[in-house]
Amino acid sequence: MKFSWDAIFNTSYDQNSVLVTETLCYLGIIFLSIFGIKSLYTGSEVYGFALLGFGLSIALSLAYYKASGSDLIHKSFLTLSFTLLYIYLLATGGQENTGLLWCYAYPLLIFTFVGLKRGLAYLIFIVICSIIILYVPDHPLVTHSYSDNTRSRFVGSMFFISLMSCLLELERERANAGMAKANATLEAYAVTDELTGLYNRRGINKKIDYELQRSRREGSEVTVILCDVDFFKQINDQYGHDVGDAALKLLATQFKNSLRATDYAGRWGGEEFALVLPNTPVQEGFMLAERVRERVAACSLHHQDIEIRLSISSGISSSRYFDQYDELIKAIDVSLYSAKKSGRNRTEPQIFGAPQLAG
Ligand SMILES: Nc1nc2c(ncn2[C@@H]2O[C@H](COP(=O)(O)OP(=O)(O)OP(=O)(O)O)[C@@H](O)[C@H]2O)c(=O)[nH]1
Repeated sequence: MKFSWDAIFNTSYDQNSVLVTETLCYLGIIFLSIFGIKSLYTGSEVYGFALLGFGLSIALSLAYYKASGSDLIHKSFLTLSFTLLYIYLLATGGQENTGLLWCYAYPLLIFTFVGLKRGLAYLIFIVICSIIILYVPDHPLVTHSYSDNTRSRFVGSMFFISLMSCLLELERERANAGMAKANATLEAYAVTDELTGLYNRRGINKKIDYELQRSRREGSEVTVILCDVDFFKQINDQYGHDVGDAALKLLATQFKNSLRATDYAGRWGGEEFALVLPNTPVQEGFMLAERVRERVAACSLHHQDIEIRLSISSGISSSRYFDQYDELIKAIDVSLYSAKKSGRNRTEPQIFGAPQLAG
């Protein structure tokens, strides 16, 4: 990923995490190389080669990630490298006793790489290692001894930084989870019709677009039905807008109950609805449209002891005959208009060149 300020401010959480890890890797490689080479020149060969070795392991991990894209292995390897580097710096004291200073970066790095839960596990492990290194006398792997004062101050300050890093990571994860939830809610609002709970025009259009693309790619057939309520204006005028709204809700329930889990229903606008049937030949779709029509004709809405009957007229076509969005919708509109003109409460297919389906 190329570095740019735009990339930092306009990327998702996941992309940002990749960017941050990558930046930390480059910084780690640069710092370890500089201090490694400096140590070689000042006579601390072992220390110098050790730092260059850690720098190389980070570079290899980054190269592996670039080649394979495996984030998990890359971050696990980085965590292991930084954990070993921490232990090495603490055990040897680093050059001129400066090793301890770099240990303070560990909690922040570890939470950045592996998140809160795994980060905490690593921190507990590193605390145990630190206690062994600092307090077990004459440990064979420990080449540096610290004064009592340094030990207790290091443990205290390290505890403070770990706690702060942990709380920051907790807040960061909470904020991310909250943001993801808010985004999901907003996305759902953006495609949902408030009155009926079905997809709105934007939502159902997205589904039609997606299913048309899929049908072209896979050679499958998607059937689309547009249903318009008959004489709906009369219901509004006679019984009021609220009753009209109740009728629309009742219709939405009938549509939902008639469809398979893989089908979609949406409010196309006003008293018009769209039904999208993926992987469905138009002949089957026609049968479903007729079943829906009969179901609507059989149900009724009750208002102050009055039984209000509803009916719908529908147009139908499929990707088999029109595989472009505009053409498909235009054809279905023509057939819906024809269903209205032919007396309403009927389904009119619009599949030029195919045998007529309507009786
Ligand atoms: N209650 C209610 N009415 C709506 C809503 N959206 C659109 N309408 C009404 O739906 C009616 C549609 O009327 P028309 O387009 O004349 O159609 P129609 O009366 O159903 O006649 P045909 O379609 O020709 O059978 C209008 O009165 C709109 O005000 C809504 O959300 N709620």
